[in-house]
Amino acid sequence: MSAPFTFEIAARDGTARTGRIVLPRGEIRTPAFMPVGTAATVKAMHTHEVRALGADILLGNTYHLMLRPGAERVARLGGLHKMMHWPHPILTDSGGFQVMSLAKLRKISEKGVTFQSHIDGARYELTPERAIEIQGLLGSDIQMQLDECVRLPCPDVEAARAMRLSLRWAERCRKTFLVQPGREEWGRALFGIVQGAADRALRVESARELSDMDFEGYSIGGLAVGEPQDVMLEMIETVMPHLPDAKPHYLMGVGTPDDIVEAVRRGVDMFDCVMPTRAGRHGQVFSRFGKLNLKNARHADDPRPIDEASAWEPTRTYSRAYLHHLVKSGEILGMMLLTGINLAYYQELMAGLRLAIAESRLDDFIAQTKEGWARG
Ligand SMILES: CNc1nc2cc3c(cc2[nH]1)N=C(N)NC3
Repeated sequence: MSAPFTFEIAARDGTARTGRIVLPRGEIRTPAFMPVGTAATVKAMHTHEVRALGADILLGNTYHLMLRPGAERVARLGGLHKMMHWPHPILTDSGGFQVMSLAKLRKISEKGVTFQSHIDGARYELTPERAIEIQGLLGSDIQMQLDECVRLPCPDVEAARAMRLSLRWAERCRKTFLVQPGREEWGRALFGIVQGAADRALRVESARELSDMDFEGYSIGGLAVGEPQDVMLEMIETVMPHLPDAKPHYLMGVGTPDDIVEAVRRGVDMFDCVMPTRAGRHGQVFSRFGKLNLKNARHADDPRPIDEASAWEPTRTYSRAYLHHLVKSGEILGMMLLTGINLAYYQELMAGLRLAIAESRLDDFIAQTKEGWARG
């Protein structure tokens, strides 16, 4: 058997932690940001560029890949890592969230969820067992349980029903995962997902029940769906004391740089969000100076680069004027450059957070970072 999944905490600063997750395919420095590679690609980026800008792990989606090109086809092609030329760790979401947000004519039952594909209307069934089977066929290193995601705001009775169904699905996912072919050989992990909407008691119940199921890591789900940041942070603070301290904590779908620094402060180790990639394709840049809308005419004659101090060459060299021109012209190169610039900034922020925690100066780092965003 190869080395099992391990999480080592190297240093702490308050409730924040820095360390590394070790898998046979590589290590993940935490706190970590995972670029989203939904359909087996980080849109507009070559995988070697995503690696060069500092990503240790990518995210893929069960929902999208089961519809197209199909999990069995990916397995026949040697798995997701080989097919997309990313030999490093991959985390896959289970489809729980995407079915809620994308699929049509969804029907939830104890058995699972049936739905129609948003691509061609074909009908599918996703059960806890099939969600784990698909993630195994993809060759995913860190897999997610199937859960039922509810839209916020949500009546407590509905949130309780969905959270308890997700707990029963968690048991079934765990049972299926433990006999998944290749699990031990590849040191794979399965994460439970804490649900419970914005109800503290439901969140605590979910966290405690999942902690008894001995997952390799724990996600906080059902957030980053439009709730105010203070509600998100309150739910993180509610859940954290009831999750195993020694296992990774993953906040799904988060978020802006400000969301991330505040969640790191509260003990979150892993993040994923489409923000840097999607915003890049729409002309928005994240930087040490805050957000820039490169569609804005004020950039049309600005010869300065985004950030002369950046480790990422395009951030240091391409003028704002040229990037404005590419964005206004709808040029593909504009999407490519801004996606890389944004992902590079997110990785620079994560590296800064990791070092600040290791040197016990996280509060100062966050204060200085926020000052930079505010200065513009
Ligand atoms: C964009 N916000 C977001 N919130 C999420 C919440 C969840 C998720 C993905 C998310 N993305 N995946 C799950 N399987 N469950 C919870």
